[in-house]
Amino acid sequence: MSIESLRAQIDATDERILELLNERASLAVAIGHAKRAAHTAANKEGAEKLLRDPERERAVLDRLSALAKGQFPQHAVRAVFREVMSGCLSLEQPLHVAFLGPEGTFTQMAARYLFGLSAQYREAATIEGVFDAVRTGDAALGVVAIENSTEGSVTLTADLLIEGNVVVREELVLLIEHALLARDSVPFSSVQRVYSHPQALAQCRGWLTKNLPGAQLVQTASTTAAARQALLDTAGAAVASPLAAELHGLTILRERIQDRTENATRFVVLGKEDAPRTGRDRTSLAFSVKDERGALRRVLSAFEEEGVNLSRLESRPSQQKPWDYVFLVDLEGHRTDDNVQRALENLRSACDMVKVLGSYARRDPIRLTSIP
Ligand SMILES: O=C(O)C(=O)C[C@]1(C(=O)O)C=C[C@@H](O)C=C1
Repeated sequence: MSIESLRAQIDATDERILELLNERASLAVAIGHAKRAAHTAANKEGAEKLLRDPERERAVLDRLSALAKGQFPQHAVRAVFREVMSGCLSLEQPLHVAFLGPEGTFTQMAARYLFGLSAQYREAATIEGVFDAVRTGDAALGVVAIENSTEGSVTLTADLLIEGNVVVREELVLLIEHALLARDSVPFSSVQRVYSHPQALAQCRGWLTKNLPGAQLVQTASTTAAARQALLDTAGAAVASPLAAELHGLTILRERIQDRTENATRFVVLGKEDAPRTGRDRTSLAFSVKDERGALRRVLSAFEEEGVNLSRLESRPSQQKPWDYVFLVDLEGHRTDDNVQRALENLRSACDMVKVLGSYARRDPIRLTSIP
């Protein structure tokens, strides 16, 4: 069959796909009306309910990924239907998402992976700015990093979660690969300065010491800022995502330079409400113990007695008074689970403060292979 004839068949097939997309969009709009009516009936006043349903979106993507046994690549099914649903949701209700900028950061990539290109993004210069946007309603959701597998917690995110009335709605764990990027004309041997965010430099400290011992390490506000600096410096290079090379027109001098192969950053989606129970959940919690002997042991016993597994426990200065500490905990389970509720009740007797920061579905780490 000739190319022209095959292309004619592709054109006809594309038109059928377009018809089906329009049919799907009409159904989504109808669902949007139905959800609004149901919410209005249930809540006579209050802010408009967020119509996005992440659990439904994930069920759609999981079902279609499982069905994708044909010619079309399975990884592309998710990307295609991510955008189909992003577009359908935009017809129901604009979705405003704040993220820690600037453009090209892993946080922006995490946001685009979750919400697609039809969401309306608000770039914030600081983590506080993301929290403020959600708190004021300027954005329905926000995306910030909460911890890295090499560097530990992003302490400001933790502090702001403890302080504010914003909760964790979702999580996304990205496997972060760092590369060494430079302008086209810069050979590896002439690199004298390496630019990047302190966390990225720390995650590649061993490699940099071994491979560029004489280079000056220059801290920047973000890996995107580092890429921009590398573009201006004929003896400079940036530690950033390989995907940033594509964004900024840089050359990859070395790939996978992070010290730990499984270097991952956990991002959280911030919102006014946390997630419904799915049966595979995580709950983030903050508490401060009374200044009594054995108080912390009583707290840990409260979880153990109810069979609640803790996946993270760390202490933070309380920001209230010197030498006063808050504990941050991630536990397996939803705050509405009976055993979690009993554990929370029991630990309250040993605590001055207990604050649930959100219950949300646990997600396995993913590796982005292209810019969402
Ligand atoms: O099923 C819904 O609740 C819809 O609004 C439809 C739809 C979709 O396109 O499949 C769109 C947005 C939601 O976040 C979830 C799914």
